[in-house]
Order: sequence, then C-alpha cells, then structure tokens
Amino acid sequence: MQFARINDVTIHYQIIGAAGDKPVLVFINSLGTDFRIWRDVIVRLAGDFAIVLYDKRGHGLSGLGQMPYTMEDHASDLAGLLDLLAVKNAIVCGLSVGGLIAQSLYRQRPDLVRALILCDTAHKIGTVESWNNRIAKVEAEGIESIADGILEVWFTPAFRRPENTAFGGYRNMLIRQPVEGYVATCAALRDADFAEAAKKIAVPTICIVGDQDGSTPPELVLSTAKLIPNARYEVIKDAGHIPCVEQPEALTAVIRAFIDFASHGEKGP
Ligand SMILES: O=C(O)CCC(=O)CC(=O)O
Repeated sequence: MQFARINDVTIHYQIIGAAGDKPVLVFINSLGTDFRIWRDVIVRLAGDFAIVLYDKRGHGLSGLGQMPYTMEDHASDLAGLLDLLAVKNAIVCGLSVGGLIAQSLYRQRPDLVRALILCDTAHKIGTVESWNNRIAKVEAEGIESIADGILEVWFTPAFRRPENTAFGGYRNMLIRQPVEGYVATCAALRDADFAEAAKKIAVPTICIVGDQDGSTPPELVLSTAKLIPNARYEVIKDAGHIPCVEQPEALTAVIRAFIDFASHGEKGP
C-alpha cells in the first residue's frame, strides 16, 4: 500500500509495473467508488503499461482535506501525485467525475497528459438542482438512503441480480465512502462546466460510454465527443455507468485500440 501527502491530504495510490520505456496509464475513479473498480481492466493491461491508480480525496483510503472541493482541487491532487512520481505525458483515463478531473488536469497541466480516455463522463454532469438535492438528502440521511437509485444507474439489471455477489460488494463500496468526501465531490461536480475547455483539447481523446448508462447516457457523452476536436466515440454494449466493472474485457479492448491509435497514428476503433 502506498500513501503520499499531497496538498495537505493523504492520497492513497498504487503503481503497477515500472515505467522504463512503457507508456504510463493513469486511472481516476468515479463518485462513491475507490480505485478497486479498475481491477479487472488493470489485470488485462499490466505488463504492457506502467499503471497509476489512486483514490481521489474524500474517497477510499485517501484523506478528506479542506472543504469545499472544486474540480481543480481534485486535479491539483493528481498533478501533485504525478509530479511526485516523476510522471509526464501520461495517458489519463477517468470515469465520470474522474473524467472531469482528467479534463481539469489537462487544463492545469497539459505537460502531464498525452491522451485522454473519457469514460462515462461529459463536459458537464447533472444540474445545480439535482446536485443540491442529492447533497441535502445525503447530509440528512446518509449515502445508504440513495444507494438503490444510484446502483440502478451504475449497473444493468443483469448485473443487479441479488445472487451476484459482486453487486453486493459494490453496494458496500458505495455506502462505505465518507459522507463528507462524497458530498464535497457532489458540490465539485455541480460547479464544473468544461464546455469551452473541451473545444480546446488538443491531445488524442476518446469518449466511451455504456449503452445503458443512466447517469451519463450515450447522447450526453456523444455531445461531449462532438465538442472535442477529432475525439473518438465508442459505446460498450451491456454496460451501465461503470463498464470497467461490468464489461472489463470490452472496455480493455477499446482502450488498447485507442492507445495504439494515439501512439502510432494507426486507425483506431
Ligand atoms: O459517477 C460519477 O462520478 C458522477 C455521476 C453520477 O452521479 C453517478 C452516480 O449517481 O453515482
């Protein structure tokens, strides 16, 4: 287990594989999850890449830090971690709020980013009203009070079968996140709108979405892909908001093909 002190917050991270001449791939998790959601993708990529995983502040084993949070605070934590690890020119893959952190990182520190994989995310997610309602409910009644509704957008009905033990495990992951970190990240989501910044992204980018994503549906993700010059767009079948859990094999294939394209200019997906 590895921990670093970045911007006065304890950040929990993991590195798999030494960089050497391998490309560095950074993964950023979504709201209410920690970096274990990437496990089934990582095991398919390890060996070919140096992989950096971390829990954003307020999630997993990372600390809470100063409230309130902005998307720029989250991105600054990641920049600090990559500086500490002497990583530059990484391929950065973010899921949902992780994708907004990736976009913010690119704005703050373009030297750290050589390509973007924006997974089940957008230039803007939700409305001020929807986030304020969620914040009020979670502050009053806890994360468990909204868990069933959240899990419906995270996963397809096939995954949500009661006998699927993984489903129960991911429910535990959600309801065990710290309320303060969850709520502060909801506020950062509420306040982030990267529509103008998206038009200025000048690195190879792919926008990926699960066909049954109830949080950032395909039409929203496509609208973001259309803002980003030359961005690719790919739909993962039979997946909700978290394809790295539900369809890791298909997602890994799309990631590999995109990296191949971004690295060699070959025809991607
Ligand atoms: O998943 C995220 O990072 C934010 C989008 C969202 O609201 C999904 C959820 O309901 O947990």
